[in-house]
Amino acid sequence: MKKIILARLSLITPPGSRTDLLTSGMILPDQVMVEGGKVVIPVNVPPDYPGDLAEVQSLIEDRLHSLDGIENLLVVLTAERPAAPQPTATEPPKLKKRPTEAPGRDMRPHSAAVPGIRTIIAVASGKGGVGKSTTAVNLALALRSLGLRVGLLDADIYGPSMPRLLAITERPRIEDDVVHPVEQYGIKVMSMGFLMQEESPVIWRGPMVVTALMQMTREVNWGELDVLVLDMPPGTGDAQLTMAQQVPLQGAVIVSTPQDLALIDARKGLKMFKQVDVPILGIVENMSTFFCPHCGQQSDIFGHGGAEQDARRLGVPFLGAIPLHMTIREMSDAGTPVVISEPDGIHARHYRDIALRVATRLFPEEDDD
Ligand SMILES: Nc1ncnc2c1ncn2[C@@H]1O[C@H](COP(=O)(O)OP(=O)(O)OP(=O)(O)O)[C@@H](O)[C@H]1O
Repeated sequence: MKKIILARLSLITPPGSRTDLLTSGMILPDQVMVEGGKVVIPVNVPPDYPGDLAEVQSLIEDRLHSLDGIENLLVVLTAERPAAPQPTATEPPKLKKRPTEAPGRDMRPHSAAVPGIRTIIAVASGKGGVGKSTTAVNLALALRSLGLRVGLLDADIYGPSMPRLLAITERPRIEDDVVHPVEQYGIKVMSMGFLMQEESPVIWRGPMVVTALMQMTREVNWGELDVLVLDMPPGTGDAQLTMAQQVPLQGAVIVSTPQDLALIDARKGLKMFKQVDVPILGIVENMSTFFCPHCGQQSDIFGHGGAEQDARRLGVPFLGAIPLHMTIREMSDAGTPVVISEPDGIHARHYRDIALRVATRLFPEEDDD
């Protein structure tokens, strides 16, 4: 499918350009994401591009429209903004300390830090449905409850869930071409879901950076953050690999269920981050044990402990286990994640323990404070 899409794109020479979209580098094959029927095409428009950006977008849409198998096509126009004034070195840093350099960070090509954001971490899973988004949202809120300034970026292009999990009905504010994230429960939130809705296509047309995700990371006015939590799309395909390469990640949290199959998938996730030299902060075992809502009895339906053993075998930290509990799902569905709705409950405590382990790894020298 991707080959056919690329072949069609190579037939498009946009007005004002002498070569086609691929030859000119406006579309980089590696950045084209195809998953199931969903296709995302980032178009890197040169800053001096003389033509009409909307025209480029419709040329692509027209050319791909008739292809069987495309259910959802997203053409993301991205253009390098003329260098925005960066905070000068003399500006007083608001942060007490910089985090320690994580191993290998400097080896990665796109490790340029995002001004104002101390650390960016990815929450990822080898496969869908293991509770990655539930973990990401509760982890972000638990990090916040530890006193950190937290942002949450829902980068799950295929199934953005943060607006629902956090009961956000508001849209991000756009002022002077700058997007301001939505604030909810004390954290700043951006979601692909906000941008994909019909009524705000303006965000995609404005001057943007290299990819949609880079735009969401760098072009959004996050203010000062200690941690930006990135909820990655599930899986370990090209899309995830590109994201892991493009964003300056300090580390990754892998979410897995205890089932063997999920663990095999989790291993793929670990491998992917190692491949791009992103340190693994640890594994969270989700849905580890089942608590019956009626009798309160605990049962290890999926064989609890698999992730912990796996983590040990693979030499990566084990961050903690979250039980399969009706309350966690119900609270998520209600838009009030359990860390918010039952802050003194056992589940919130589990998430806070995990958050503490993550924070300790991200800011080791602040333990002394
Ligand atoms: N520990 C848990 N206890 C009970 N229900 C849970 C738990 N973790 C997640 N769930 C529920 O499982 C379902 C899937 O969770 P979630 O959407 O977080 O998974 P995901 O891995 O992000 O999925 P996707 O791959 O579709 O993005 C949701 O209904 C969620 O409420």
